[in-house]
Amino acid sequence: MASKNVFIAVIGAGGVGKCFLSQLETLSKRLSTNPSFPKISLVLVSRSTKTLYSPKYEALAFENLATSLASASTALSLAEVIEYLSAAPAKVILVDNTSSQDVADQYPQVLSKGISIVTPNKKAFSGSYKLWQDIFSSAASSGAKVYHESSVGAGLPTISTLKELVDTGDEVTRIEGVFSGTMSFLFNSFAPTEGSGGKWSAEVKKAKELGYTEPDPRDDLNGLDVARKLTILARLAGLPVESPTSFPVQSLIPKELESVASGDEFLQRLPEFDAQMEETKVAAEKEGKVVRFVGSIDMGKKQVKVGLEKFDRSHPIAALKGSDNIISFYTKRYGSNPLIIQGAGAGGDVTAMGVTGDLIKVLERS
Ligand SMILES: NC(=O)C1=CN([C@@H]2O[C@H](COP(=O)(O)OP(=O)(O)OC[C@H]3O[C@@H](n4cnc5c(N)ncnc54)[C@H](OP(=O)(O)O)[C@@H]3O)[C@@H](O)[C@H]2O)C=CC1
Ligand SMILES: N[C@@H](CC=O)C(=O)O
Ligand code: NA
Repeated sequence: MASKNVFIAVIGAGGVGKCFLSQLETLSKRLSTNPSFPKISLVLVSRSTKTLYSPKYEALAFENLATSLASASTALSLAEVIEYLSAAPAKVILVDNTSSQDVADQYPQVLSKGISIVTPNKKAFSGSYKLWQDIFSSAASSGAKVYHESSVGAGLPTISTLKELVDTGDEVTRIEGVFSGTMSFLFNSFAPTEGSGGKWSAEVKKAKELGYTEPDPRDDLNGLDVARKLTILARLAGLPVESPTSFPVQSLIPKELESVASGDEFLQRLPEFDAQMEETKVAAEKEGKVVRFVGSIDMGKKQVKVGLEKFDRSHPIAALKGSDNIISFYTKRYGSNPLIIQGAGAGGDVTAMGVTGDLIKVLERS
């Protein structure tokens, strides 16, 4: 195949975005010698307040990209970015590495212009059911592709596995497990199966420093991040869940901190409430168990739920390590032994891997 050109635009250069750009640099070198792939050119990188882009669609250099972005004097609005990409003289793939709802809301418009999207951002796929339908109908009419593997289980092959189960005619009956890298890390270190564990607030701070949490860690602790992931999986499995707030979700935010103004203030005040989580942990210990934050989808009962549960210390969920997720798919084909996916469910590199893998899928189909 003759080498065509495909332009790549990257919105968001934080924890995941930076790792993605580094993987993109390696990929671009590797693909430059492979004639079955198009030539890829990075033409735009943006953060919330800065945009580095090439008005004439010439490839940006990967060397010193972070410095060039930091010193960029331009900040294109989202509408201007879309206009720029729509006018490109070749196919475009937009990589959304933000957690922005505003960016997610534009996906139907972006896709309708033939621009493909790859993203770890959960907001588009777990927003209103109408947005979900608009995204996939826009992609179907324009032929643009949309992939979001890292929106559930980071780089773990969660979405691709579920899609393949469904597309090959299997029937999913139940999905359950640990869906949050942050919650997994927190409970594995705060309430370990052996030893006493750290203070809740100190572990939350560590999870943020390790890049596991959402930009605002309250989005993890209020259960909404897990609810978003279950909404995505339920919809893919055939349950048209209206929104991540349309089923029971347990929040771990202390009542007294529900209305604090910022994530930073929340983290600063969280140590005042360590005793509350300690109580929950001790109650489980009295039964010889540990607490973990889990979720489940029961397709038959059309029920989704998210919250704390107690587990025997020998249970696979209790024995997880680090930021590991464990996701069990119960299906007609697999019977009573579920198909299980387990491994790191958060972190820049493993999340970026899912995004880069999606990008490769789009390139293979370009
Ligand atoms: N971290 C993880 O382990 C995982 C993350 N994800 C998802 O990946 C995405 C990115 O997460 P992460 O990298 O950790 O988050 P960060 O907060 O580290 O980075 C977010 C980036 O997006 C930029 N940004 C935010 N809003 C806009 C906007 N409107 N226009 C342009 N840029 C914007 C920020 O700009 P600025 O730098 O100026 O603040 C920042 O560069 C999220 O959707 C998250 O849910 C998914 C799985 C795992
Ligand atoms: N904050 C999320 C990041 C991945 O989706 C998590 O901890 O799982
Ligand atoms: Na995944």
